[in-house]
Amino acid sequence: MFVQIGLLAVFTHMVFQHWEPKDVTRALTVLLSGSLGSILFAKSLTASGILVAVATFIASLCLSVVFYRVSPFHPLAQYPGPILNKITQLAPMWTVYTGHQHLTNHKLHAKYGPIVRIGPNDLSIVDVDAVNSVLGAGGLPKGQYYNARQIPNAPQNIIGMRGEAHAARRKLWNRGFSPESLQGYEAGIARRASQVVNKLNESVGKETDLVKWINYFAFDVMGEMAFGRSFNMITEGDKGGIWDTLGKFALQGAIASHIPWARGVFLKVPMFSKHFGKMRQFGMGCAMQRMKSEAKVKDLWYYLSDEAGIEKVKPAVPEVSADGTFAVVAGSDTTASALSSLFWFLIMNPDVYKKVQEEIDTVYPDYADPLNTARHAKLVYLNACINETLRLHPPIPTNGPRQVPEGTRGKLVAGRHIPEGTQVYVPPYSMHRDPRYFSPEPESFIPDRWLSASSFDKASSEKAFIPFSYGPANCVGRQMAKNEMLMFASVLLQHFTFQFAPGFGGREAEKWPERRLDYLVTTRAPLLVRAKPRNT
Ligand code: HEM
Repeated sequence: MFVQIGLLAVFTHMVFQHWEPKDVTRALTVLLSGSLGSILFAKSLTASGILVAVATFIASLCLSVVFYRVSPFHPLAQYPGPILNKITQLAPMWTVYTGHQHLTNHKLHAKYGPIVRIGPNDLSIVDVDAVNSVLGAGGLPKGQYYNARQIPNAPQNIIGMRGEAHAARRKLWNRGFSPESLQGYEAGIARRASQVVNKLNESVGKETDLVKWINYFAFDVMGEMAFGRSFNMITEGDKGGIWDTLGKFALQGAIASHIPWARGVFLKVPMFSKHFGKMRQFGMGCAMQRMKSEAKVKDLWYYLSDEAGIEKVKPAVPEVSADGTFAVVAGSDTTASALSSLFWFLIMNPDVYKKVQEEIDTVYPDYADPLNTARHAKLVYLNACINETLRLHPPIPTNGPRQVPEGTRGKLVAGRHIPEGTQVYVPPYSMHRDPRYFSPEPESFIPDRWLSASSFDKASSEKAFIPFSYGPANCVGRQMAKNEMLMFASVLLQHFTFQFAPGFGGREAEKWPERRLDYLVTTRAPLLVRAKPRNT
C-alpha cells in the first residue's frame, strides 16, 4: 500500500509542478483527488484504514516536494541559498512578516553572493546588468507576486498591469506628470508645507513627532493632487485612522504576495479582508466626491479620467477610482518615508546639516520664499542629500519581482541562465550598498559622493541607483516626489533648527532605521524632535 500511495503522491506532485495552481479551488481539487485516490489503496475501508492512507499520501506528497526542491533536478539547483528558503515559501513569508526582508536578504547576499535563491522559485539578483535585463524595456514582465496586490473584485490599478494594457494606462498617467501638470500641483504642495510650519510653530519648546507631520503632509498633498481636495490631516488629524489602515494593508499585501494563488481564501478571513475593504471604500468615497464637484485645478483625476477628451474611449470610472486610490498610497507612503529618513540623516550628521542649512540660506536669502521651485536647481547639496537618503534608505527596499514567462527558454541575466517561471528580485537596498557600485564606504552617509566635483565613480553608481525602479514600469511620480521633497525640506530647514527630543537621542535615535519595516513600502517609527524657530 505504501509504495502505491507514494507513487500516487509523486504523480500528484508532478501535476502540481507543471500546472501550478492559479487559485485555491484548483489546488484543493488536485489535493482532494489525490487523497481520494489514495483510499483505493487503503488496507481496509475502515475509518483508521482511510486515515492511514490519506496521511501517507499527504506525507509522501510533502516529502516529494521537499526532495525535488533541494534536488539537482530542480531548475534553480545551481543557485545557492538557505535550505529552508529552497524548500518552502513559508520562509520568505516569515521574513516579510518580520519587516526585515531587506536586511535578511542583504545578509544572504553577503553570505551566498550576487545571486541567491530566496524562495523555491525566487531569485534575488544584485548585479547592475539585471537593472536593464530584468527591469528595462525588453526585460521581464511583473511576477505573479503582483496578482495579490489587487483588491479582489475591484478593477485593476496600474501596479498589477502588464504589457499593452499597462502601456495604455501608463499613457494617461504620464499626462498627469508632464512638466505643465507638475506645475499645477505646486500651489497645493506649498499650502500644505506652510500648514506644517504653522503646526511646528505651535509645538515650539515641546517634543513632537516629525514622522507624524510628514505623513500628514504627504497624505494631504496626495489627496489634493489626486482628487482635487485635501484630506485635512495636518489641521484635523487622522480622524479615520487611515495611516493605521495603510500600515496593515501594506503588511497583509506583502504576505499575500507570496501566496498569490491563495489570495482568495486569505482575503475571506475578516481579519485580513477588513483593511483591503477599507482601502477600497476610501478610494470609492474619494472618487464619488470628486465626480460630484468640478476640480478647481487639473488634478490627477482630470488626466486619468481623460476629462480633456483626448482618448477615443473614456476610461471607466471604477478603473480611474482604482488608480486614484493607488496614487494616494503610492505617492504618500513613499515620499513620507524618504522625507523622514532625510531628516533623520541630517540630525544624525551635524556637519552635513550645517552645509545644507548654509545652502538654503544662500539660495533663499533674506527669507525669500523657500517654496519657489524655480530655485531648486541651485539646491545642489540638498539634492545630493536626498539622493544619498534614497540610496541608503530606499522607501521601496526590495521591490516586487519580475518573472521569466512560461513557455520561453528562460532569460540570460548577469551572464547566468534564469529558467522560465522564476521570479526575479533586483533589490534596491542591496544594490545601493554594493561596494562594486558605491565606494568608498558604501554603508556611510556621504552626500558629497553625488557632487559633480567628487572623485566618486558616478558612471557605475548611477546605473545601480534604482530607488524609483527602472524601465517601462518605473515610478511615474518621481519628479513630483523630488519637487515635494525639495519644497518641504527647504521650508522646514529655513524656519527651524531640528534636534532629537531629550530622551530620544543616543541609542534610541541610532536604532531608528531598524524600525523601518519593509512591507514593500517601509513603515516608520516616530521620530521625536524639538523644532527651534530660526526667527524667519
Ligand atoms: C520618494 C518617493 C517615491 C519612491 C521612492 C517611489 C518608488 C517607486 C518604485 C520603486 C516603483 C516601482 C514599483 C514596482 O516595480 O513594483 C514605483 C512605481 C510607481 N509609483 Fe512611485 N515612488 C515615489 C513617489 C511616488 C509618487 C509621489 C507618486 C504619485 C502618485 C508615485 C506613483 C507611482 C506609480 C503610479 C507607480 C506604478 C508605475 C507603473 O507601474 O507604471 N510614486 N514607485
